[in-house]
Amino acid sequence: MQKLVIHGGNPLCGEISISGAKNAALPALCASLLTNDTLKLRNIPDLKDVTTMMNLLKQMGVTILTNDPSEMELSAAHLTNPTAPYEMVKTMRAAILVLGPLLAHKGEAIISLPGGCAIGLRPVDQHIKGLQAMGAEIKIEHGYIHAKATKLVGTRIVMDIVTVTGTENLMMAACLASGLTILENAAREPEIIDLAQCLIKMGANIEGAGTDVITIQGVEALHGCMHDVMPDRIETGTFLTAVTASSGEIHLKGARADMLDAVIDKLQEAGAIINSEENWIHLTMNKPPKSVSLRTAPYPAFPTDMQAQFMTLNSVANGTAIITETIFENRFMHVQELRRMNAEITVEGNTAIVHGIPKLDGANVMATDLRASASLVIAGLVAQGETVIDRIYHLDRGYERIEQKLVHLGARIARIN
Ligand SMILES: CC(=O)N[C@H]1[C@@H](OP(=O)(O)OP(=O)(O)OC[C@H]2O[C@@H](n3ccc(=O)[nH]c3=O)[C@H](O)[C@@H]2O)O[C@H](CO)[C@@H](O)[C@@H]1O
Ligand SMILES: C=C(OP(=O)(O)O)C(=O)O
Repeated sequence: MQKLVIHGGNPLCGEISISGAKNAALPALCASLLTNDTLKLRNIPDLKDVTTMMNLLKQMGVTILTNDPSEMELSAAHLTNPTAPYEMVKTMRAAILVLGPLLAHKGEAIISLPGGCAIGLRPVDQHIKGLQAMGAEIKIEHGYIHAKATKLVGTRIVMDIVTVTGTENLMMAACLASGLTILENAAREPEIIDLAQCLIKMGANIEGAGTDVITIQGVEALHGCMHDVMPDRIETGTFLTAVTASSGEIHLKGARADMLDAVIDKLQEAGAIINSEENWIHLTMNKPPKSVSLRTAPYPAFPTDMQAQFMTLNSVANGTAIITETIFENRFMHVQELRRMNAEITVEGNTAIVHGIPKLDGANVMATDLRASASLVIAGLVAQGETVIDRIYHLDRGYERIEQKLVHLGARIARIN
């Protein structure tokens, strides 16, 4: 199993490019299932989850041409097998996103209940409830969702909970349903807008993406298009947080500040100087960080996918921070690993209290999920001495060439077998 070895203490300085967003690329890949034409996608990040999704689509019969890892042409014209087997979806939550498109376009889907980061129970009841409201017959047997529908029918769906992939799945399914679908209490994440833009280029009739009411007037068929996947706001936030914690200066090309307001506000509160324009962000940090309290919530509030990285920032900040996680019930697994590095964190229910200390101590730690891994990388970068991070396959699900990017910024980090 591969590990990362980090020698902490170097400030991070330099310029890197932000990759395409994992959480936008994965739904866009699934949108290929909605048409018999070719969907061309650009700015696809080279990540484990993308490879898993490509393999999943290929075994269904989707043909995928790739000249460059960041560009793909997908065609579902000869789909043979509307099944997502357990072995292929157990590591990836986004696999559930094949359900809506398969059902809407092919009338059938057999999908293993998905895995992904072990950060909570993560049921898919809202996806199922929405598709049932559109007329699908759905049974769950032996860990598989068996769904059938001759033709989905548009309807009004009020989601009980704000769900990102739930909104994406129902929005994709509704594109080919007959009549009007109204999704209420929809998620407002930028990745939903990105997917809607791709679907609209494919001929879908969607209004309101980015608000909590999305209306979709179904069409007979969708066609191919070319779509550029949006930049990864969580990768962007992770690098900005790493530099705020470790001092230095970073210029992020291809990054979008308008999608990161809540994170940028907190980094400024911690002491970072941040400038940005449409497609870059520049951050300078020349003093020890101040503690910043936060509460995660659906977009546009502070993202749960940045909570772990801010836990590390607060571990080395001046003062005490209170971090409340409201989205996932088990997303503090990085705390016990940060404590191995002497971080002073106590957890009470869904709240962590972090007393900042001047320096963490390098240690052997274990990555438990994707963003927990990122928090440990930042911890290693600011710690005294050597940190060895085990189980970094979690990191490879969501960060493209992370150690090359960090080495370019002056970090002492290497991957070992
Ligand atoms: C591939 C992808 O885009 N992953 C992101 C997506 O995950 P994902 O779409 O899985 O997260 P959701 O927005 O669905 O989950 C939000 C909350 O709703 C609950 N829930 C969700 C669906 C459902 O049917 N029933 C239910 O109870 C979940 O357990 C969780 O407590 O949004 C999360 C919240 O921003 C991010 O952390 C993930 O990075
Ligand atoms: C939780 C995440 O991923 P997933 O939903 O794919 O498990 C994440 O990207 O932080």
